[in-house]
Amino acid sequence: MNNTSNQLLVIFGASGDLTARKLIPALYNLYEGGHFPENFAVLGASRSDLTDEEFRKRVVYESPYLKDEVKKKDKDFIKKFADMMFYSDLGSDYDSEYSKLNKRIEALNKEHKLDENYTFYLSTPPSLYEPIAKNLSDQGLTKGSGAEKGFRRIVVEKPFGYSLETAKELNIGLQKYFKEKQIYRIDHYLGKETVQNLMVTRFSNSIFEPLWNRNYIHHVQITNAETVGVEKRGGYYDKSGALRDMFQSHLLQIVSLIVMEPPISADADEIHNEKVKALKSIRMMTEKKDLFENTMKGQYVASSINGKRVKGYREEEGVDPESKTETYGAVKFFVDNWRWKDVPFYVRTAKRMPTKVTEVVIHFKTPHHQVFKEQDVNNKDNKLVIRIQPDEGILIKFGVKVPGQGFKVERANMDFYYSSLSDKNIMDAYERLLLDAMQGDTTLYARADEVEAAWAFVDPILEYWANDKDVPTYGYPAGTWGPKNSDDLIEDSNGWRNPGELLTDETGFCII
Ligand SMILES: NC(=O)C1=CN([C@@H]2O[C@H](COP(=O)(O)OP(=O)(O)OC[C@H]3O[C@@H](n4cnc5c(N)ncnc54)[C@H](OP(=O)(O)O)[C@@H]3O)[C@@H](O)[C@H]2O)C=CC1
Ligand SMILES: O=C1O[C@H](COP(=O)(O)O)[C@@H](O)[C@H](O)[C@H]1O
Repeated sequence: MNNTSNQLLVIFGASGDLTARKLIPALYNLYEGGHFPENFAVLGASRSDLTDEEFRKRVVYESPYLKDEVKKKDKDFIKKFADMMFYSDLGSDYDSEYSKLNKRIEALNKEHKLDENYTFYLSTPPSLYEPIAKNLSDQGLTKGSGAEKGFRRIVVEKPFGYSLETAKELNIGLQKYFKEKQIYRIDHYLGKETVQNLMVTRFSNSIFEPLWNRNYIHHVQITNAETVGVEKRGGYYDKSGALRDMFQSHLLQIVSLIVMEPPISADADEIHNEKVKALKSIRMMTEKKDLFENTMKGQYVASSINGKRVKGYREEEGVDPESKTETYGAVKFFVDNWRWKDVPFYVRTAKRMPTKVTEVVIHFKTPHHQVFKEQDVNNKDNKLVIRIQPDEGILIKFGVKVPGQGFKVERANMDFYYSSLSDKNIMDAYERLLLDAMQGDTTLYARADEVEAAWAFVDPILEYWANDKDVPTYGYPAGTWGPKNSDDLIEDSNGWRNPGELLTDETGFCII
């Protein structure tokens, strides 16, 4: 059933990279999947001077991101999609042309019977979020007549703030013009099927939740590794770094889903309430000693991968040649509540690692009495590996008897891969999130207090890394698993689980 109301999607920053690379292809997939309402239109807006036709050319007909679709699909289908795109330029200062924009919105609303439902998507530099919201409000565009007909929603891209203070300012700034229920803060990791599955794995089974606590869990590791460097975003990244770019948002969102208590229902507010409680229970580190012992930053240096020289971070375009910005960030922390007391969490994120992978590994405690002595001491704990990407799935490692005399124990794997659900097409994160915003579902968007709770934990680390001259920035050769001493952060265990090159078994997929 299609329960998306007729509406207009207004994209600010429509001439930019995100619009062409992610938003329009996501819309295309939604259209192809039959998720558009009966009446729908997209109005692109930015400073560039473009006609409707030029905009259509840019984001559909000549878009490098829709090349295959345009070639493959029948022409009428593509034309129908492209004809839903319109464009209005906003002049040079994003300030003067709002009455023109308003008139275009009214005209499109009438012509296409859009029921005065408007979703505003802000894909611009964050400094424009509040001014755009104000301009929309000045035009009377922020208040609709209801939730179904005449709704007004605003979607804002990351980064949401640069620190706790700036995130608070941004929240206050947006809330002047929109109610919290109208604000959708994108975190594209929440649009990933496997991230959503964290809650389902925990709360729809009775076999995991009884063990999901300090009595059975030894520690938790979360790894987010990318093979790419900073690409063309050196200028942005050098001011941001791994902790702001990935940890504050995506990774702490994952942490909140691992740590949270069961919500009373799947209602968006109930889930957000539990996530906020989870984030607030992470123990803040403010003392230099704690920050020194529990955090580690690194930066990739030039190396050779498969015989090809790969640049070091400081050689990247837009990066200060003496930059101390981290491309590797790892943090150990504890969660101060009944369930998680004394269980260490280790979270790391980095660019230029050997493989692209995001996974959560729950390391269970070894049984308190060891009956079978012939166990590999380095590999005797049970692990639950939740693979967020790629090869989305879940794997449990458990002990089995090696055939033959005696009781030799080895680890066996029990696994599930999303790819085995051949009839289910996994939606891309942007596709899913756009559809949710179009349908008014905020569950997979970050609430104001969630974002602030995450910044509250990250701020002291960032401040310490930026201002304390004793903080080392460890180099690691591009294409390796981070600084040589990265395992030092992890006590009492075998160090980080480094998923090596992905092995391929006969089904084509394998977590190792
Ligand atoms: N690209 C990506 O992969 C991702 C982007 N984001 C976020 O999405 C937003 C857009 O990113 P992206 O599309 O990459 O950025 P681009 O620089 O490619 O596009 C920015 C857009 O904003 C418009 N704009 C208006 N005023 C300004 C200004 N003063 N300076 C620069 N641009 C302006 C630009 O168009 P014009 O010049 O015509 O006005 C352009 O359409 C950012 O907040 C970014 O952090 C988040 C995750 C990933
Ligand atoms: O938000 C961001 O995410 C990407 C990684 O996203 P993924 O879906 O490919 O895992 C990261 O490369 C980028 O630096 C960051 O801004």
